[in-house]
Amino acid sequence: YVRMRGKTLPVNTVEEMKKRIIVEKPGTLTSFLEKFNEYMHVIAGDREAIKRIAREFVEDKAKEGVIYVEVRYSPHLLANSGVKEIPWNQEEGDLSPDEVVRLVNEGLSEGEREFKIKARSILCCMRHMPSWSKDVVELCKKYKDEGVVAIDLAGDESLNCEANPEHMEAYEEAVRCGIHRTVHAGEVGPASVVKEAVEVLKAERVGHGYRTLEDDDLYKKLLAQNMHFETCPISSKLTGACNADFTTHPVITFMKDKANYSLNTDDPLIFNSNLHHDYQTAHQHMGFTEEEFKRLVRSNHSASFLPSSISSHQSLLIQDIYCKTSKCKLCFKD
Ligand SMILES: O=c1[nH]cnc2c1ncn2[C@@H]1O[C@H](CO)[C@@H](O)[C@H]1O
Repeated sequence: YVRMRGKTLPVNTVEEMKKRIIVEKPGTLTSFLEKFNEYMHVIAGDREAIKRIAREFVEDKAKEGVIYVEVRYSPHLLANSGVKEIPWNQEEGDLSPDEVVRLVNEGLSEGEREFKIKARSILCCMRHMPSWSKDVVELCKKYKDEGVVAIDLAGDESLNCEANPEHMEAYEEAVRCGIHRTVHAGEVGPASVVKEAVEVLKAERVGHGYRTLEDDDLYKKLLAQNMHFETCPISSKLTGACNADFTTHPVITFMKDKANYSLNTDDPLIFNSNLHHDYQTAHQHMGFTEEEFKRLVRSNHSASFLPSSISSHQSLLIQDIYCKTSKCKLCFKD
């Protein structure tokens, strides 16, 4: 397949590829993000692959027991035309970011029908590519009723800390048009990035947000505001965002303070992980009780970016293993 597309990979088997991609030991956010260079040039620009990955993503989540998921990606990083600076050294082709979004929407919808769960998407602006952000918010507007629920700002916070004016303009437009907003902030960057995300970009959720805890005033304010933190325990260990010792993890503080947060995977491929692993880690190493999991399920439900009329009935981010082991009464799955 790789050869058929005129692309090359440095290996010949899936196993060898996994070895190159999977992060096993704690590293840095930058080294994690560099893993995308290993394979994105093969997928980007390939209509069939993009749609298939979206569909199979829903399959994987359904198998994990998830019944509602919000998945995020950068449409520009999968395109090879209509992008200023075509990514991954691709030759120019004819797949635009707009068509990428349509393909992902189709793949997710097929997956929804086939696997009987709900999947929505969040489109990412990239910190190092401010010139893409206007397109991203326009795509969020265009596909608002076809599965796209929010805008995000992703990328390497350790290199690009302060939001560029173009990101700010995109987020202003999102506010104006009623597009939901989340921002990766305080993962490896300081608490000031979180403050900017909330106060300037008007984020309704914070991606990761661990380093919020370094600014006590900000943390108290966000607790009072019921700000949602999208935490990712396994990711935070392997990107070096948090200490590898889970018993001192910021999520434990969120739990003790009854903060509004969720447990998420971030990148199951590169971390060779899944949601079970994050929940299990919380249970085994962070002292999570059944009560706390139940509280999480309820708060995740209202933090979802679905319209409230839908979210109050059908959207529970909940995990099978947890339901089975605890006979969870909250699980609406039929
Ligand atoms: O944990 C993260 N922090 C910052 N950026 C990330 C993280 N995970 C992924 N991406 C970036 O967001 C894009 C969409 O997933 C990816 O292409 C990657 O560059």
